[in-house]
Amino acid sequence: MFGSRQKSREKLAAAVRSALGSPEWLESVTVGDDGRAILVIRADSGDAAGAEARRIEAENAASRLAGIEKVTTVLTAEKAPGTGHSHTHSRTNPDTSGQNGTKPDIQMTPSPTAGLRRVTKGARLSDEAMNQGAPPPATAMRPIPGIARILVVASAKGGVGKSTVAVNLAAAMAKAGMKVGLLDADIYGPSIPTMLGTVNAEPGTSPAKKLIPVEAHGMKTLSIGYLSDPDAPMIWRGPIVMSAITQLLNDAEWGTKEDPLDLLIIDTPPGTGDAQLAIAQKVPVTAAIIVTTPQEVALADVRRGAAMFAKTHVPVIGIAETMSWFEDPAGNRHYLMGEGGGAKMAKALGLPLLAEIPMLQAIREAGDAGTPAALTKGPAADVFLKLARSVAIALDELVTKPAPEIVFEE
Ligand SMILES: Nc1ncnc2c1ncn2[C@@H]1O[C@H](COP(=O)(O)OP(=O)(O)OP(=O)(O)O)[C@@H](O)[C@H]1O
Repeated sequence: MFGSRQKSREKLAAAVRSALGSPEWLESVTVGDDGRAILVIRADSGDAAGAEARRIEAENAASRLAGIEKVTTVLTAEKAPGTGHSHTHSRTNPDTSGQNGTKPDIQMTPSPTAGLRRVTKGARLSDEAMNQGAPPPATAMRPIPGIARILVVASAKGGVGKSTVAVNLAAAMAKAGMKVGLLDADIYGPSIPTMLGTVNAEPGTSPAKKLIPVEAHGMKTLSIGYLSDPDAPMIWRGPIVMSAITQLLNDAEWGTKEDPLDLLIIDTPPGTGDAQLAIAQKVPVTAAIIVTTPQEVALADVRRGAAMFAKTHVPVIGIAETMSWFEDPAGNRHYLMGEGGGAKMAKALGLPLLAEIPMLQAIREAGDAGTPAALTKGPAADVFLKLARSVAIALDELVTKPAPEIVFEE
């Protein structure tokens, strides 16, 4: 069933490519189950009119094909000579789509990595430096109707347990009675469907042609995996990620104006590259938490993550340390990845340490089995419930007091 849908998506993508005459500037075509096509087009950044002509030509040709319901184009610019970096534009076909019925304009975004500076130990970024080239604060962005607050779960490195924290935090909040959504934006390996036991689930489409999130364990969930073909290699650059995430955020029935989600948790891809920066810049994120393991090498990365959020004015409400220790049957703790690193980093950055999550077989097993440990009974559930409480309090406090200021010094 899944295979035949995949085949028909591939066929449609090939049809789009050939309708356009397979030009070398067409970098990739992806078509979703519901007939949404994402076209990645290379264009000369110095020739806006030419780029626009390519976009119109591509959108028109694609949208004429039977089976294509909606077209989103992403313009990636060739390297501007001498600049050392490229520019990107992205746009959704105004005829068929648009956030909340509006028509987004072409956006020109400087290469997200161009302005990033490395934060070294003891360095302190001045406000002026922080604000150089920074976008307006995320809180000033237009909120998404149907979603009261958005929390980003980030990690500067892969494999530290970020998705496990995101899933269990969401599950603990849902268990506590909150209306929670979970968006899996981890492009390098969307693992949330496995952790929720929804690998074979597919989001439906409402009469208004919006995605209906998959319900699992009392949460509404969507995964970036649903928009991409797992077998077709795709270059996930910042703008492509943004197109997909924008669709998952705005073209989905998360909640209504009258009955919104209390919180949408986004599991972001690991790292602090352009994809992550694009999310922090373009999504109206309420706050972020950074997940880390205790070892020194991971902590250096936390600084980078904190610096990225500070630059984009997303308040970081705290650090969640995971794989903090292993407890043997006799009750002795073994700090396999170092001891107290998360607390040290939290102190250095002036952020709360929201949780120290031990290495527990139950956490790994529950993740593999598709039922989050937070929904079971025992120490694993307790630790995530505590984390959920701390996060809920920190989010509430954001309304009444300013976010903690991040200072990069030891
Ligand atoms: N506290 C924990 N105790 C035991 N196992 C854990 C714990 N946290 C995570 N794991 C296990 O470690 C593995 C990696 O976790 P997870 O997928 O959450 O990491 P990630 O940072 O999201 O990875 P990626 O970078 O691939 O997205 C999983 O098998 C998960 O079950």
